[in-house]
Amino acid sequence: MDSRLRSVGVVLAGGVGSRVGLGVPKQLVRVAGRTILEHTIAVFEAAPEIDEVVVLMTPGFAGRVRELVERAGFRKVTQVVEGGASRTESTWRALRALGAEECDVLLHDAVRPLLEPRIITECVRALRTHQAVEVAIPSSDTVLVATSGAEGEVIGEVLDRSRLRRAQTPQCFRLSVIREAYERALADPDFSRLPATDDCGVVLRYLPDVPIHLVPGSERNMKITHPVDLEIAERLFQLPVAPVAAVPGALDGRSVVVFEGSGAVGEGVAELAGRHGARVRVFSRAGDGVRVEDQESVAGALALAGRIDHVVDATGLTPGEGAGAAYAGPVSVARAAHPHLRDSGGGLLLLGPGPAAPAGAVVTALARALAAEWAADGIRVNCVTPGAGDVAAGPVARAALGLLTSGLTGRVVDAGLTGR
Ligand SMILES: Nc1ccn([C@@H]2O[C@H](COP(=O)(O)OP(=O)(O)OP(=O)(O)O)[C@@H](O)[C@H]2O)c(=O)n1
Ligand SMILES: C[C@](O)(CO)[C@H](O)COP(=O)(O)O
Repeated sequence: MDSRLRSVGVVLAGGVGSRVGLGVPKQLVRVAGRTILEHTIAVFEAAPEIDEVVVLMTPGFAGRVRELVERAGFRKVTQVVEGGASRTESTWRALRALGAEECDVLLHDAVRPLLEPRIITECVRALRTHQAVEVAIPSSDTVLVATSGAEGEVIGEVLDRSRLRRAQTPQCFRLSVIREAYERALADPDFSRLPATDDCGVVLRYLPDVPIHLVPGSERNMKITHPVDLEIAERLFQLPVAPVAAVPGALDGRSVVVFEGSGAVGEGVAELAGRHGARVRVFSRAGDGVRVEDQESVAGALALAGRIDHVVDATGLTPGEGAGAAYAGPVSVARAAHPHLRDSGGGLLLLGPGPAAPAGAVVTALARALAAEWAADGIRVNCVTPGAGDVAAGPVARAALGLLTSGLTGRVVDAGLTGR
């Protein structure tokens, strides 16, 4: 029996985004084809360690978030609660919404949509032996303490950089611990005068005997705070990422169609998807005479498959001869698959040689462009590349399965990367 505590991801999205300065909370701005909030929820939704997700949303916008959750099919989201006037008030509302039963809580800024699955895994693991866990990275800047001088600010102190860390989220706690810290904070009249800027600060101040364990964060896990951060995040989403682990049960009863190239990768994806509970149909030029570069031929094959939840095109990795062969297949498969995937709210997965090869650059760009365009139809589009070196069927197939079972979209996964 699994005796571990339930793990709840709390997505703090109760702010208004005054520093970004748009007429809408910044977490509702679209980056890489999807709202920032959807990207963030999708990371928790896809994490096998997370059982439940609670979203704290800016007052007046909770209805929009419920619609967005419904449309995206986020099954782990159990509550969308209105946030408070400050980040700590939103956290407190989340803690009250979680009820009395003990659990592990991962409090995460909605505006850190590039959170890597590896960090969630390490946080949940750390919570087995620690009651409080913080994600942090070393500071690459020298940090000063400014003081007021006669003619403006002057340096009061230069801090020892080797000991400095920049706090990120998630910040993770046993529920009873963070709740007790907040109860003490709220009973302290000085707390509202000198509020904490994060949740670990509340624990450190009011439960100083509880050690806060540090887990390495990452530079990618940036916080979208200022207008320029929207541009940086858009570009970071374009970089290949490490594979995500397959979510058990996510393909149960789902229908997956694979267009197989001449290599072993398509077979590998089909085999793994089948082992994970999917009904799999494979089409190939050699076996069925399906020519992927011909949209009519692909459409004919798809018409035989009934309801389709996922379409995988593995032919981009083993294209035929001639200019354009590497992307003619993905383009016609995408066109023919669109109506099926719109009906099912499913996903398209393109396998391609990666951005270093000219044809691969086209396939990855196609995946990203379609992810942005088809988000409105509820269709997810991702891409797997083998990374540098030769095509190794096993890692590519495992990376494909991870994406198929995730709620992610617009991702280019490099099967050769690790999470660090
Ligand atoms: N009352 C608040 C304020 C902030 N947050 C959340 O805390 C995270 C980090 O806060 P920040 O970047 O400061 O967001 P905003 O408060 O929206 O930004 P600003 O300070 O520029 O208004 C964000 O995901 C934000 O939505 C929250 O849940 N409730
Ligand atoms: C929690 C936090 O992201 C850690 O770096 C940060 O303190 C939030 O600050 P904000 O001013 O609410 O963005």
